[in-house]
Amino acid sequence: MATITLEQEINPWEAQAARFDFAARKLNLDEGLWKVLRYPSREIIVHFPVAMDDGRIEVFTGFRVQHSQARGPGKGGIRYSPDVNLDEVRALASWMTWKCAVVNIPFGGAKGGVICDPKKMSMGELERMTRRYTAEIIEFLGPEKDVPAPDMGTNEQVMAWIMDTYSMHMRQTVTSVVTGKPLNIGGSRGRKEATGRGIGIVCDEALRHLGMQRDGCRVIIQGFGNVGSNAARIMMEKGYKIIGIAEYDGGLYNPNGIDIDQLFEFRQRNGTVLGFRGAEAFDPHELLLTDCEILIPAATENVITSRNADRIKARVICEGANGPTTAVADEILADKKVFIIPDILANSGGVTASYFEWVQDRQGYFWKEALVNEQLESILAESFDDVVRYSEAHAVNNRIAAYMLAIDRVAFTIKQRGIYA
Ligand SMILES: NC(=O)C1=CN([C@@H]2O[C@H](COP(=O)(O)OP(=O)(O)OC[C@H]3O[C@@H](n4cnc5c(N)ncnc54)[C@H](O)[C@@H]3O)[C@@H](O)[C@H]2O)C=CC1
Ligand SMILES: O=C(O)CCC(=O)C(=O)O
Repeated sequence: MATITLEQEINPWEAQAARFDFAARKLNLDEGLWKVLRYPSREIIVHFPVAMDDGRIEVFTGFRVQHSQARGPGKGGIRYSPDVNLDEVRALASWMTWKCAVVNIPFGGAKGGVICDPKKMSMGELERMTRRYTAEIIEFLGPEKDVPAPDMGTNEQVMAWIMDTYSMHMRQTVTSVVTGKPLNIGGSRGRKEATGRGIGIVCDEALRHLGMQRDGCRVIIQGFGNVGSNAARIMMEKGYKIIGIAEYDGGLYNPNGIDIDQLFEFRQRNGTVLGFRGAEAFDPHELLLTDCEILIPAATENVITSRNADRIKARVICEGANGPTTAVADEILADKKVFIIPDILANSGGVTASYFEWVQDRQGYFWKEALVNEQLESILAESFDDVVRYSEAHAVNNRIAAYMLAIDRVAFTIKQRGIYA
């Protein structure tokens, strides 16, 4: 690989493109289809005013990028963060296309974001901002066009506001325009926990594949938000030992295992994991490099880079976050024979349950949680198997195998549909 700067290494769009180019080359992808799939099909940027609580008018910038709608409506979360930017949303939208294709659900890929700090905004400000952002991009949304969902900094309440704003403009309630909604307004049982549950499922599959034991298997998780906390809880119930939790403001370590239910309660009460008595305080950066069988980065991008990959001790990395590992780090980890469950497979439980939610909303018939979990397990176990078999058949690592499988499926659909207007 040509020498690149750290700035290029950690640009998520470059990271996505590097893997896409590699996989497309391996597939001998037709040059025209390569060009079609390399770039998003639509990029929307909006600047819109919001009345703040103190009477000021603030102007916010929002994005919605639709990478591909070849296999179905665009699908993907909305991120509220001070750092969100167009290249990040582009990468996240492309990853959604590949993710939906890996699990073979009928969606394309999209992602959105608003530059803001939700932790510093009141509920009223968040609601006004969400409603105005929705109104600005409304013609591009819809159950058959583009269906948002939660991501970092957004939650069920934000989805409820988006659904309500869209419905007001349509003059009727349209629940299937977003997923990850509260249960009583068209949400699905099991969606909130699904990304974490999916991580547990693919970790089980990885252990089976590698001939490793689940009981007592030591796990370290970065991020104790929706994905990380649910993965921790569900995996603890299965018999895994969660020995470390890294958050942005500090970490926790207990070689005998952390009681995740107690930590969950503590975090609810105190708004932080710091000060929890069931584990010792630990440097969160060092936790990523601490001895364990499975490391689950479930917070944000670029946490495993050329700067720390050679010091990772985990046997398995299961990517709960999108884009936690850079392309340069991939090469270092391959030399160390670390088994990576790539993001577009590892965290696909969320969008898979979103697919179930969209189906339920359109049918007006709501499933029991056991059915959601059973279908989730079946799709994820099969997708894990598809990726590992593809990797063995083509002598590539799991990430490139997942990209190849996905690109192949999307390219096939584009060819079938044709490209003439
Ligand atoms: N929510 C979902 O269903 C899905 C989320 N993802 C991805 O999973 C990741 C996490 O998303 P959510 O859990 O939904 O977000 P969240 O906002 O609920 O939680 C993120 C957590 O990570 C922590 N965090 C942020 N930066 C950190 C850092 N540098 N070091 C340690 N901790 C840090 C935050 O304090 C927060 O507790 C993101 O990459 C997201 O794109 C992927 C698939 C589905
Ligand atoms: O549930 C969804 O539709 C998308 C979740 C998401 O944003 C992701 O998988 O990264």
